[in-house]
Formats: sequence, structure tokens, C-alpha cells
Amino acid sequence: MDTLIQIRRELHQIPELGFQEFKTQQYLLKTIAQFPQDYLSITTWNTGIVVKITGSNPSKTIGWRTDIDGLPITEETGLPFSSTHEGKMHACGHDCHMTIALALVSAFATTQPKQNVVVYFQPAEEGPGGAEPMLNWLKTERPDLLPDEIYALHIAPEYPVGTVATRAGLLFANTSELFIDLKGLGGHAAYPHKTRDMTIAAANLILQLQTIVSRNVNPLDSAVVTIGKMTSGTVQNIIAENARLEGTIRTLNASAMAEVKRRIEAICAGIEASFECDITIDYGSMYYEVNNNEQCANQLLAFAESFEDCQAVTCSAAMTGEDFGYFLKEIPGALYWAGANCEYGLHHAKISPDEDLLTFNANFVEQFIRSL
Ligand SMILES: CC(=O)N[C@@H](CCC[C@H](N)C(=O)O)C(=O)O
Repeated sequence: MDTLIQIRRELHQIPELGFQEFKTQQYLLKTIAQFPQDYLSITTWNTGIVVKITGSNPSKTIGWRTDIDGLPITEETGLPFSSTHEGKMHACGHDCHMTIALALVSAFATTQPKQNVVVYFQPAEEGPGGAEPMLNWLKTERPDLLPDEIYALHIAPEYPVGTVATRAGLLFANTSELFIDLKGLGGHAAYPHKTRDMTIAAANLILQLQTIVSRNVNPLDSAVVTIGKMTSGTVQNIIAENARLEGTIRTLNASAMAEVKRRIEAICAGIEASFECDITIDYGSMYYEVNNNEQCANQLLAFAESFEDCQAVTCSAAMTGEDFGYFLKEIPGALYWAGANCEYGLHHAKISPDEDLLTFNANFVEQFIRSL
């Protein structure tokens, strides 16, 4: 079997959540230790790793970032190399992202690049966010590991393998997590008039939250309010004293984000009054938008147009979030969508990316970095 496929399958079997990527970090360190070490310096930060490859005649330092965490999803692919970690899965392609990053370290460790290259294996992209604290550590403790330009990719199920899709400017949304706790009064299912039922309050709240995008956000802006999880109550014949909603907010600008939050708070105040309950709102972690530097995105697209068997696509912005946005806020660079040709989408329990994407993107990114 091809080495990259084998690595991807081994990583696929050990998904871990944000800042718990202990086995993943050990696997990555063990693999990197097998490459020639002459040009490498390896540093760990939290559950992440930073690998610097010293260039032969550098005029700048090029950064490449991969995320390394998995998601709390029970895998349903039925693949022989399915997750061995119950309830966790690499359902957002980070196993593929890591494999490509390892291929880059291997290529540059074997054939020295002209420029310095730093590869960042970053924890906790899905939450609570590893990019911002990793960047703060780099700035305060290891400025020698900061790049002049930085790039990253994300698999895209909807595109064929060989597609490089990106755009100059805004690519991914601002995000904010959303956690809402409702507290009422529980009691016997047969005495609803003596209770404050939080299942009913939460159900009404969800429906009202869905009016924010249709009735409060300027129709010329884009926004998403998704409640991905609702929990309430304990058993079938007890009226629920507590309920909890967990969701995410996405917008393409800061003023739409402020407006969505203002309306969430107003609607929650209304639910408190009408259902006689107490509500607390926690916005969890927020990600800065992914804003591609114009020159970096255009040179990536131009390189893709010249690369054999590659389809360069100038795509629209998407409502996905990515904490790589924190790197791009401070360092010029770009992220691209890498075609993965699969039936199921990101964050689905049956997603199974086409493994041909590994070799294609490892070659593409290596040659792109060598061209800089
Ligand atoms: C590429 C991707 O799917 N990223 C995640 C980032 C999650 C951010 C945060 N935990 C949130 O849910 O707001 C995404 O869901 O877009």
C-alpha cells in the first residue's frame, strides 16, 4: 500500500478531541523521527508540534499549517480502518491534512528547500481553538518560528481530486459558538400547572432563534444560526427543570455578528418572561474570519493553473469557520479547498475522502512552496 495512504489510515483510527491529541502527537513525532534530521528542528507546544526545515539559501520563511483534532461523531463508514476511539472520528479530513503535512516534512527533510519552511501541527481546530494560543506562544516565546507567509488547505468533498479552489479576500466566516442554559421548575408529568417546563421553553426558543436570519439580518448580508444539539429533562414522566441548546453563529462581517447576538439576547429575555425561567448565554469560543491575502491567493491560483492535472477554481466564500483565520489576521497567506471527491459532506459520519487527494496535494504544495 502507498505510504501516504497507510499513514492516513493509521491516523484515521486514532481521532482525538481538541487539546487531547496525545496519541496523535506521539504518532506524528515518531513518524517525523524516521525522516532525515539534518535540516530539521522539532519543537512541541501543548499537543501540537512545530517543525522547522532550514533552507539552503533562504530569503524568507514559508509556513504550512495543518490541524490535528477529530470530532465527537460515531463513525458509520464501515471501513476496515474505521476509528478505534468510540464516539470520535476524523470527519473533517484532519487525518488527510496531517498526512499531507507529514509528506511535506519528509520531502523537505530529504531534498533541502531554498527557503526556510515551518510546518505547524495545530491542535483543537474544531474547538475550542488552537491557532490563537499557538500564535500567541510563537510571538512571545518563539518568534524565530514565525513565518513571513503562511498557507493551509481544507478538504472539499464536493470537488474532484485535483481541484484547488480559493479566492482573494474573505473565504470563511466569523464564527461564535453558542451555549444556552434554561432553568425552570421540574415536577410530575401529570401536574404541568405546578411546573415551568424547559422542554417547551427550549422548543419555542429554537423556533424564535430561526427568525433572526430571516427577519433581523440584512438580506444582503449572510448569516447562519444553527442549533446542533438540544438536551432537556431526565425521564418520560418528569417535566424538565433544565434544558440546554448548543449551536454556532456564522456571519461574514462583524456588524452582522453583533446584530445576531443582540437578537439572541432579546429573544432569550422574551422566553424568560413568557416561560418564567432563567436563561444564561455563553458564546464559547469565537473564530476570526479567514481572509486570504490578495497576492498570496492569486499566486496560489496562478501556480494551480500551471500545475499538471490541476483544476484551479476561483470559488465563493463559505460559512465554514477555521481558526487559521487568526494566522491570516497577522501573516499574509491563503487557505485553499482541496478536492476530495466524496459523497458525504464534512462532519458526516459516513464521509470517506478519495485518498488520491493525498499524493496530489502533497506534490502540489511541495512544488508550490519550492516556487516561492
Ligand atoms: C472547517 C470546519 O468545519 N470548521 C469548523 C470550525 C468550528 C468552529 C467552532 N467550534 C464553532 O462551531 O463555531 C466549522 O464548524 O465550520
